[in-house]
Amino acid sequence: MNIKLYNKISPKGLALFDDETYRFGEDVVNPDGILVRSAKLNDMEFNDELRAIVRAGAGVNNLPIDRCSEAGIVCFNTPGANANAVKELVFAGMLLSARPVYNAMNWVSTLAENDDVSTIVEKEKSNFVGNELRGKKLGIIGLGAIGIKVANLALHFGMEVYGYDPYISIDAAWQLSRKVHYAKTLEELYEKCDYISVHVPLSDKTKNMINSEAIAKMKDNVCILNFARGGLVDEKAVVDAIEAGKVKNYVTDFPNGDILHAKGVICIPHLGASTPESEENCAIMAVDQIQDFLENGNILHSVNLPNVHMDRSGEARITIFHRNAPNMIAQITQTISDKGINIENLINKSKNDYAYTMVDVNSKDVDDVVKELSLIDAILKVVAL
Ligand SMILES: NC(=O)c1ccc[n+]([C@@H]2O[C@H](COP(=O)([O-])OP(=O)(O)OC[C@H]3O[C@@H](n4cnc5c(N)ncnc54)[C@H](O)[C@@H]3O)[C@@H](O)[C@H]2O)c1
Ligand SMILES: O=C(O)[C@H](O)COP(=O)(O)O
Repeated sequence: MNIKLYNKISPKGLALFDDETYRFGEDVVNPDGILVRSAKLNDMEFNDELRAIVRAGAGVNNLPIDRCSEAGIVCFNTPGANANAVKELVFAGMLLSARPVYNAMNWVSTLAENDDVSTIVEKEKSNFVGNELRGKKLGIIGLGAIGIKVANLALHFGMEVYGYDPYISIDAAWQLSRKVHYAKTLEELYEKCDYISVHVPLSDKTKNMINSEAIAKMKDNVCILNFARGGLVDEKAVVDAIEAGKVKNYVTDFPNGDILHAKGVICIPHLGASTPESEENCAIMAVDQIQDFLENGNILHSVNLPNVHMDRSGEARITIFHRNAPNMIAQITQTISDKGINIENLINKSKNDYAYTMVDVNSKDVDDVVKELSLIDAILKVVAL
């Protein structure tokens, strides 16, 4: 099988590919699977053989999910695999806003070796006084893998923490410290917090969620941190609010030419997940997921289909990506039994508009049945394994 790689995928993960079965690299053509990080695949044309795209990381706004679903391509990510790395950098960002470390370091680097450095430092350090995080209020929008870790760590810094997430999962809620205040509305969070950190995916619903209206509801001198996606923040509104003295700093992992040199904006070059530990975690999860899918059809952490796992039985497995429409299972089982093939085991699960069925059968001779299933309206891809 051919795996096409985009971006730097950790060799620790790639080493898990069985080299008798897989060929991988940036130059691979007609891939069965793609491994990608932040490369934008939104406008890419996909080959018919392509069955899976795995985003080694969290954000999937660089994938054309709807188009993939219609082509029967399963899209995955690796939830939580880089959350710790991002959490730690968020605190670096908060500290850079609280204490003028960056300017202070720049200043000290202007001193000459033959200066009386220690005397000058003691004389001038009062120019670089900052604040402590302890006792300040932190608001977190989005209590997923990263938001929860940021919330829990902030408590250890002695911060008072407010979290907002109307869609919080049960798993996530269990991991969140009971000391985190649960904000029922964004307004509550905006009114109270000195630091506001955004940890939601970028979508049509969340685009520009931090805009001039939101900023107007925030406390004066607030610091906004964005380690999620640039598009979540109306940058012009933030830059204007910094100029007007309303916002102290905008710390962002997503710089661009418009904000690079703007006053009060602290730019980090998208380093949230850039640690060997997180790159390895993401790559290992991604390779495990794609292998189990390509070889067994099992799905774990897909963004367009539900988790589906079935232990193998019978002689062959038929995997079917289809629309979530009535009468699908009846049509699938009828087509298989019309060929005199017995079904050993079957699983069917759906997610929103799409569904996935795996059928283990007692014959290896399934080419004809695969062809017939492919002709059924509402079936998007059929693969025998
Ligand atoms: N800077 C980086 O390098 C880096 C690394 C990883 C992730 N990210 C970004 O951070 C985002 C979050 O990552 P994660 O791993 O925590 O994802 P996650 O899926 O675990 O968590 C996202 C959370 O946001 C919540 N949410 C969705 N819409 C919301 C809304 N309108 N208001 C409030 N909450 C909402 C969801 O319920 C979920 O709990 C990713 O989508 C990605 O864009 C950036
Ligand atoms: O969504 C993510 O996982 C991050 O933005 C990390 O992106 P990267 O894999 O390109 O570092």
